[in-house]
Amino acid sequence: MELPLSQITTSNVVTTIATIILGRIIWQLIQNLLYSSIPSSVPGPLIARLTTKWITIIELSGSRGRTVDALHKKYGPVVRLSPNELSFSTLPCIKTIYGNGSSCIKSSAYDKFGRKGMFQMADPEQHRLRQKRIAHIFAPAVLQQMEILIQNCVGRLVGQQLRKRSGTEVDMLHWARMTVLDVGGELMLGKSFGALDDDGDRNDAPTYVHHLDNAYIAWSLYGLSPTLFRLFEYLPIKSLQEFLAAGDYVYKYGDDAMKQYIHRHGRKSAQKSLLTKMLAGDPVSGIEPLADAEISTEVSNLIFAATDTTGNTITYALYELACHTEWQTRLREEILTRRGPGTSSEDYLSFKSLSTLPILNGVFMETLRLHPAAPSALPRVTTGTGCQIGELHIPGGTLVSMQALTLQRDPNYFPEPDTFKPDRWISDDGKEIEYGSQEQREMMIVWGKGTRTCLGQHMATMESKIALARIVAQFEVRLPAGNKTHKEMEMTDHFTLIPKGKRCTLVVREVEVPTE
Ligand code: HEM
Repeated sequence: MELPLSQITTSNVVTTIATIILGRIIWQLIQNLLYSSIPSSVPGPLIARLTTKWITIIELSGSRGRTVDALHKKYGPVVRLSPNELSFSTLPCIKTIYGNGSSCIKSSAYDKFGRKGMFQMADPEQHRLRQKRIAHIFAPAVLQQMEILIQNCVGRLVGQQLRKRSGTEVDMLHWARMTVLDVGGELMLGKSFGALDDDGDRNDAPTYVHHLDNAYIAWSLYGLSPTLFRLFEYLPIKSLQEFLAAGDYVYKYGDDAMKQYIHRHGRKSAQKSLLTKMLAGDPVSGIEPLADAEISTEVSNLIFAATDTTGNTITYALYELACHTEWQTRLREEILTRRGPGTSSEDYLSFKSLSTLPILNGVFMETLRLHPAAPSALPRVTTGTGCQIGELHIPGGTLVSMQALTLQRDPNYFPEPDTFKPDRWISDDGKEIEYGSQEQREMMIVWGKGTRTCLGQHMATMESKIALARIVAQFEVRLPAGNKTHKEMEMTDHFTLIPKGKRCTLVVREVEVPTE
């Protein structure tokens, strides 16, 4: 029956559209409930059976890690997170999902993280070929040559920035990030951002960091609704356009810096930087360099991968040492006893020397355990007809993941899981550096696992241990009065770990180091 034209009112039109939208939503919810390919026996909250949106909203709020951890505590080792997504928490599943030869591949969730480079690639063969062209720049021998750059940056942090602030409250998160950023600039782009310099004639850090921070948020929003946010780009609001283009700025900065570098030094030079190595390839192993555009993408992605991860790790370690001053004292003593007649600071603070210190290693490992830089899901998708994960056959195309926040606080492997206990990783005689049971090590997925393991693991370890040792050797790090620092350091996650208050207030005071 046709409605006479005179009876078509605005309210009729609105009601009809609203009914259609509501009908579609209800239809979708029913479909999800009835036709999910995930076995119905898998427990989880009812809303997870109905829609993918609730976990997306939780993710955007920065509480995915904590929420999924609570769900595992309530429902057990397998939890449904959406009609098509599961989270697992037992040791054998790590190998199935992430181990070498796993049929699970990175999910499309990684596509939202900027331009497609090695980190984002899902196809195993495409990833293998790219990794082969990049991995040589992180070889231990190459990193050893780069140590001087890291030592210089940390030297500027302690010698210039912290010393002049001795006795005052400092935002340690800021200074750790600035240090890591300057290291990243020197290593990846062949020039420092100048973030730690007092007398530098340029300091690119504030603008770069501002865009770096915004890029993460903007990418998450694009991930939520790509079409909508692409439409927003056309709105004539300058601040909105700038915000949405934050990622482009970061890549353009990297691109320009690389061009300037080639202009200054050429493609083959004796300059100390990972960029030099990337531009030259590895002739000894017959590895050709990537094309310039690919190098530019990769180096910018590496700065993304390095900055918050390593900066947060250093910050959380210092925070834990401020909370557990007995460990701080023990660590200082351990470092300073390495000094001796005829030992220069270059010797006892060198990474070679620091890597043999059990307490430093215990503090570092325990920080990684409690405050993993990527605390929540490392998402994967099952391929083909699916695979067996634990007791369940999981059909192809299902999102599956595990999270460090749950695995690394499992009381079956780590008694008193929420307590900072570096001695878990220190042998009774203090001599064994790689201490901890095989199972404890397997439960640590802080660096990821298998073929997608963190490529920067050794660089991050070197940077963190040097920074921690040099700060603790020279400064006492204390909590200020009140509990504001505890509140600031509550953990949120937006893939990477972010302290809730986005700062870490600590009092630093230069200690009198007795002469040898
Ligand atoms: C404490 C510091 C760091 C932590 C905890 C960390 C953690 C991780 C984790 C968990 C992954 C795996 C992601 C996944 O499987 O989904 C990863 C991948 C990666 N990380 Fe790190 N990272 C750190 C620092 C760095 C640094 C300093 C660099 C380089 C300069 C770096 C470069 C990479 C790259 C290139 C990948 C991708 C590897 C691939 O897909 O083949 N990371 N990292």
